[in-house]
Amino acid sequence: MENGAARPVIVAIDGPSGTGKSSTSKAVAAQLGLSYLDTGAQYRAITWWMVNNSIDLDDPTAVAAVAAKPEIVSGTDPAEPTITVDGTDVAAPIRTQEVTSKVSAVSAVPEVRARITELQRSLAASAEKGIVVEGRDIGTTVLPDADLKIFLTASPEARAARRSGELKGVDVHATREALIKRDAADSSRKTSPLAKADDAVEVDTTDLTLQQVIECVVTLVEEKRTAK
Ligand SMILES: Nc1ncnc2c1ncn2[C@@H]1O[C@H](COP(=O)(O)OP(=O)(O)O)[C@@H](O)[C@H]1O
Ligand SMILES: Nc1ccn([C@@H]2O[C@H](COP(=O)(O)OP(=O)(O)O)[C@@H](O)[C@H]2O)c(=O)n1
Repeated sequence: MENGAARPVIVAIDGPSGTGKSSTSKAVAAQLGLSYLDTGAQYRAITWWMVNNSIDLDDPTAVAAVAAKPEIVSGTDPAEPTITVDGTDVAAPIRTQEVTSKVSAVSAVPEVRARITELQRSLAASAEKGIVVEGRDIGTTVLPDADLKIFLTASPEARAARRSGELKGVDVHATREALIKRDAADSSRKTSPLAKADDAVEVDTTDLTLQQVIECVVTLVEEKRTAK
């Protein structure tokens, strides 16, 4: 490599809910000194704003009309990822059941996706050392030229158990049904659905520990860097 200076590396990590995208991406970015972007948090943030402003989420035209209004800012340090809407820290309120149940409807609106995709590309382009970006359409649509694309999967049972482990007192069966419903909505929308890119490496995490998944992805990034 010229002057020994590493070119920025772009890693796209996609997959359904509860497959380990956030935990894996954050740890890989921290270990390799890269930036980190949780694109789900951005869709949750715009959904939170729409709920707060009483926008009719059953009306895609109403959602599209205000898609450009909220200012969404993501902090990309993996040690302390942040998300604000019009200057307000929304890291906690974007994780409520209400936002979780409504985010798929908002994120299916093309004007919302265009707006958020532009933010994502600009953050990726300005990451000096590179970035790990996680979501649903990063490898297929947002960053189709990423150096490495990973598609994480896991059985619905494993994903539901992981999610209900996080939300104390929440029933595993209800969690499983809710995440299957959200995956179906995300996979069937017209604009950039949840999908594995043809050139993505699929990793089934059902029987792997989080540490094993992190090591697997770190090894794949290092292989790509050496080959660059
Ligand atoms: N391979 C794994 N084995 C067990 N638990 C895991 C694994 N990967 C992630 N988890 C846990 O599952 C939960 C969901 O992971 P998360 O990274 O938020 O998934 P996603 O971003 O894909 O929705 C977290 O509590 C996380 O610690
Ligand atoms: N790149 C992305 C990321 C998330 N999303 C939407 O945002 C929602 C929340 O994403 P998330 O990553 O926070 O979801 P979890 O898997 O963490 O529960 C998803 O269900 C999708 O509707 C999207 O459409 N495209």
